[in-house]
Amino acid sequence: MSTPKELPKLGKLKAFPSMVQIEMTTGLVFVTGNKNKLNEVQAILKGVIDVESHKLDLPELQGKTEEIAKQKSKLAAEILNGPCITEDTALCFNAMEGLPGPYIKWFQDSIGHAGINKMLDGFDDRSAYALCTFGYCRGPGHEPIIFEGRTNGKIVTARGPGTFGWDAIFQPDGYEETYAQLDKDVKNSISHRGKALDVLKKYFEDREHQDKAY
Ligand SMILES: O=c1[nH]c(=O)c2ncn([C@@H]3O[C@H](COP(=O)(O)OP(=O)(O)OP(=O)(O)O)[C@@H](O)[C@H]3O)c2[nH]1
Ligand SMILES: [Mg+2]
Repeated sequence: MSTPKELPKLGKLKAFPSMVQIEMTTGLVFVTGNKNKLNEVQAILKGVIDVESHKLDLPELQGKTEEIAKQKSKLAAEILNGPCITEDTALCFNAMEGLPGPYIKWFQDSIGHAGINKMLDGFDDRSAYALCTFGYCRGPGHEPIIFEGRTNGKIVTARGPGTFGWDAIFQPDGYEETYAQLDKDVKNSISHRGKALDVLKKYFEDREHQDKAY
């Protein structure tokens, strides 16, 4: 992996290989069955943290996004028998008190862009937010840590490539384009995923600094 400036020298690393140093040296394992997510996570963390992927379609609990994300990373860490991150994405409609939320995948797969748009036709409010929740679990028996990012916007008629989920029908606030029409770098700089990864990066940087203090 590329070496972040904060990393201790290799000699110190070898002598005191703390958990953070090991993870930062070998990279983070991201467990996901979704290639588009992986591409974005790798692009956003490029040059900061190396991300390896492990393709697993994990069963997901029903409940709040935070509970789903925690359970997902806990289960993944048990299966891998080691540290990893997982991610859960929700698309929440304000007119529907946050639904479909974490269940958007099933709506997207069954009724598609047009059907999702139709769901809001009976409401005046088409505002929505994309919510991304990463779960990081150090290994079996450890309590996962959660990192969240949210981007507000609205649901519109599909515009742009239909390559990633509901990107074509989500128009973030402050932009005339949908996520799908935006340049990838622009999407990553304002997206729910980019914001959640900012918090995750900060957590690892802080742990790295704390570690160096000992
Ligand atoms: O247009 C999009 N822009 C995004 O930025 C985005 N992020 C996720 N999604 C979709 O929303 C559902 C989440 O479900 P989800 O979090 O369970 O993901 P998943 O099952 O595909 O993968 P994973 O759970 O193995 O990581 C799935 O349909 C994803 O394709 C997105 N669609
Ligand atoms: Mg999933």
